[in-house]
Amino acid sequence: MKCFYSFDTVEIADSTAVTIGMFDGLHIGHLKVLEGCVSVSKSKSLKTCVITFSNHPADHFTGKRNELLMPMQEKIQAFEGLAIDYLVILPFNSYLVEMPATHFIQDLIIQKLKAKSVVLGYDNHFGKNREGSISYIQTNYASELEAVSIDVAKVDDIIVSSSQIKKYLSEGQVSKAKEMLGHPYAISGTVVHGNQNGRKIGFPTANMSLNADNKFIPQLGVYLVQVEVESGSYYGLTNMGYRPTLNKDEGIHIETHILGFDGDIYGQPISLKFIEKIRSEKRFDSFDELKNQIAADLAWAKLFLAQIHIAS
Ligand SMILES: Cc1cc2nc3c(=O)[nH]c(=O)nc-3n(C[C@H](O)[C@H](O)[C@H](O)COP(=O)(O)O)c2cc1C
Ligand SMILES: Nc1ncnc2c1ncn2[C@@H]1O[C@H](COP(=O)(O)OP(=O)(O)O)[C@@H](O)[C@H]1O
Repeated sequence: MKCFYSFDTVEIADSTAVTIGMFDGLHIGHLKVLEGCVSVSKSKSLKTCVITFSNHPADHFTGKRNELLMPMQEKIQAFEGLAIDYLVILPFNSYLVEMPATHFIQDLIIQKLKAKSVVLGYDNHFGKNREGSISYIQTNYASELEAVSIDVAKVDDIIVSSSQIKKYLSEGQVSKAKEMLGHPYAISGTVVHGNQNGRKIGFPTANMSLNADNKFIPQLGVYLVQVEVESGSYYGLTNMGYRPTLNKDEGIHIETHILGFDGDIYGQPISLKFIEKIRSEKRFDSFDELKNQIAADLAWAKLFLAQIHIAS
């Protein structure tokens, strides 16, 4: 997959099928569109080209940096696993917002990207005043550009969308988010040093520094997770929060006790896949009470995992 970070640097020799979108999270609706585009490419012997954005379109309108389910590097990695030939990554800025749809289609999609076909999600619009759409292409460019629309994806009658997934995550409903994503929500980072209290209470925790500062974080609290570290995959108990028991104002910590693991992993990459929320964070009067609560969390997690394994 070849990445271009502006239209000026694009060099494409073959004809393409193009799709456009933010694709934040690469959920099952996004995959339907991308698979649709790949299948059009295959049937017409075209290359597949995706136009996406490096920042959330809402940034432009709200003036703040919105958090993403998949910050840019993570999204590029996820696209690598799909059969995409070209990825054009553009900043969503006023230049793009002000560009008339006709200019976008004629100069960029047809001329630069050599598109013969455009595949769009059911509600996708682009260009100034959201004028560009499937029907706009069909009306104005029918002779040179095919426009293919992909049906809406739903789960339990609810339209799959990045904002619905964020809503579920912000409510701690990580298994609902997983149904729409098609995979568990994950965060990744590096193991950093903490206050070395964890091992004293019998629950060492790998403290995590996130890879991206604009990564969307689920509701704070204690979760059962799947942990990936260099030595393999484990289950874990993650606490995300302010650790009120410690009475220190250190901001949010993300720390994981890895089940059945013993080793030094400071400085290593770590990633967490959220399986289920266990409870909210609480303030305890002593470390002993906290320790008892974590032991109860562990018992709950073991029972939950046993039930999943019986069911599967
Ligand atoms: C499963 C789990 C649940 C936790 N729950 C709480 C909690 O409810 N309240 C709290 O103040 N700290 C909670 N903690 C955080 C502990 O206070 C923290 O792990 C401990 O102080 C060790 O910190 P350290 O890694 O910086 O040494 C939890 C930690 C784990 C692993
Ligand atoms: N089961 C485990 N889960 C998490 N970390 C572990 C485990 N066993 C050993 N470790 C190591 O111990 C460290 C955590 O110990 P802890 O006393 O909580 O120290 P810190 O406060 O520096 O995180 C981890 O960063 C990791 O290197």
